[in-house]
Amino acid sequence: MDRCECGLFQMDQEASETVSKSHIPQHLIQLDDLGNPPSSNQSLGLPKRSQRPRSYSTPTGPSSTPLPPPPNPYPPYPFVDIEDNLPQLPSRRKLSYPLSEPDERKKIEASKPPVMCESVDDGRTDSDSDSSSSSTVPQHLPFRHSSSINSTINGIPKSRVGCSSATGKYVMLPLPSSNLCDACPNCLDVCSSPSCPTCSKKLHTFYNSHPSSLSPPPSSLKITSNKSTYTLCEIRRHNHLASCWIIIKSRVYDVTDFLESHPGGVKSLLKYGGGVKDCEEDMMFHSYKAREIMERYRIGKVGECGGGGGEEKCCVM
Ligand code: HEM
Repeated sequence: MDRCECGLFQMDQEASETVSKSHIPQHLIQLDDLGNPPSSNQSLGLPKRSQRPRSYSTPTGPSSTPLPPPPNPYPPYPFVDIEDNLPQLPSRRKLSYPLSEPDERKKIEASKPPVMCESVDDGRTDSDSDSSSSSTVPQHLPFRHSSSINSTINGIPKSRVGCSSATGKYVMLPLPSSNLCDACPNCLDVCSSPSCPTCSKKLHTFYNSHPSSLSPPPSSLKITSNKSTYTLCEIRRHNHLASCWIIIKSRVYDVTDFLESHPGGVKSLLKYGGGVKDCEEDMMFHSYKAREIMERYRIGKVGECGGGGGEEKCCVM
């Protein structure tokens, strides 16, 4: 390897012989009368591109040093990626329609007595809150434990496992803050603490004025009713394996029981759990049969929060 006279290029013997006679180093380039550099390689006396030996090495020096990646302007996603810990979940299933017909399903639901909740698994460990087992939520209100609520995957409660809509990976949902009530005061959203006095009072007031709302919907993590309108603040809490609600065309679907039967996989539903996006577009490519199945899971529609203000008036979303 010879170093070029200008010091910028290194070239092998053959190349240097080809070029050295005609090559004019960069610092000696003659400008024309107008002060412009010669326009082509030919005018510099360099061989045509196709004739140039392939063994030119690339320029070396400070300009070719790779720049460090720019700093990430966004704070880290609050969820913890637990993808590797959850091997048992089916990523995709053979297309089958394992569900019972709607009437049959209703019969099964009706045959189950409403369960009075003693303790609701809100995903916290004992050390987070001692009060979670002594619920002060009105005991006359109907609760229903979905069969999956207390179950775990690799020791992780299903109510802690969600899916990041950004990466499509299973994530560990953040623990709710133990003392603070984060419920939206403008709607029927309740916080994840079953002993929260503010939320208990709110629910009391609601159920006293809406006695017809006392029978529970198909599956839910916490106190819910058969009321048909849910605000985004309420829906956002149903974003995990133990309770997954999605929004399609401003209607709310509780797909918890369908998650593991979904031919498109658990994740494709779970990542839209909590109503992070209206899935209307995603339903377009589904068959008529799929849309029929979908209707079995409808529990209501999206309502406005905060007395008619919609999403933008909601203090939480
Ligand atoms: C309640 C809502 C839903 C139901 C009942 C449902 C049901 C089904 C069914 C039955 C299939 C098999 C193909 C077909 O018959 O069209 C399917 C496929 C699929 N679904 Fe869903 N789906 C729902 C929501 C969603 C959503 C929100 C997504 C979001 C991305 C999604 C993603 C997929 C994908 C990717 C497939 C393709 C699987 C394949 O072709 O191999 N589904 N779904």
